[in-house]
Amino acid sequence: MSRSRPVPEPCAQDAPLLQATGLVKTHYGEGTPAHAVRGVDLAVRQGEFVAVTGPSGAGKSTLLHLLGGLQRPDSGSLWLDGERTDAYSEARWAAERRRRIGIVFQFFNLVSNLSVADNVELPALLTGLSTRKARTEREHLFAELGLEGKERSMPGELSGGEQQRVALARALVNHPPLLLADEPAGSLDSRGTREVTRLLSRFHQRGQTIVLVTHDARVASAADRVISFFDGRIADDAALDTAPARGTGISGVLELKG
Ligand SMILES: Nc1ncnc2c1ncn2[C@@H]1O[C@H](COP(=O)(O)OP(=O)(O)OP(=O)(O)O)[C@@H](O)[C@H]1O
Repeated sequence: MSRSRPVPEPCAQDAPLLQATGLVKTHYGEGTPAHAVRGVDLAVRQGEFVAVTGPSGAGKSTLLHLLGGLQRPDSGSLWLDGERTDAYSEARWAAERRRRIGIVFQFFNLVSNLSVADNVELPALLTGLSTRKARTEREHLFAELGLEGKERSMPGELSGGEQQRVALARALVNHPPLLLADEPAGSLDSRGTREVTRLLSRFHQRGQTIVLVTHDARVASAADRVISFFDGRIADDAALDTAPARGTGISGVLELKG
């Protein structure tokens, strides 16, 4: 039986940062259709750190792709900050992602023929920041993420952990309200996993809303809410009692416990 939280009707005032109702997505490949997401209701409030866990093939990545507009649902709706996204064009989604949704992937997805500094500054320039401001933003993030001195490196010259930190900087350079991460430590060793988990926790403590997909319990333990995903559905949705309520994430914890 599904134990997902009841999702209130979206309304513009006091709307969750992200809200999904009845999301369904089936992949039609060569063989049998894969019913990856079979009806998901979900609300994520500002400041929450949500980990989506579950077995391989459960549909976690598909769900994350739906939440970021990288894939379209077959049915169901998605609201960003109270605004319905159903009618967004691809161009509109791309613009919204640049401004409002940072995304980190398992394999970094950096542009291999651009320096790591350019990888991070490019999305800032695309939102209209001046060259100087984009550079300043990038410099702050590089200092924060321990990437100083790596500016001119090409992605392929960095370790996996360093590349993921660059990807994190790129995702955050426009200060998006929402950060989505798909197995951010999935291709990292233990040290890289600890590092990226610590950084995500740090950004969350400052109020960053995060939704990540992971099969790694070490990464999930940094979240203050864990959703167990099974066979395309939310099987469980719970605040972690052991996690201290941090930043604005406390609202999500109190909401569940109250
Ligand atoms: N582009 C695609 N075309 C066809 N089938 C797909 C596609 N993407 C995912 N699937 C299928 O949809 C189902 C859910 O896949 P998804 O990657 O969302 O699960 P997951 O829980 O993220 O798995 P993993 O942890 O292994 O990444 C699987 O059966 C998968 O094979």
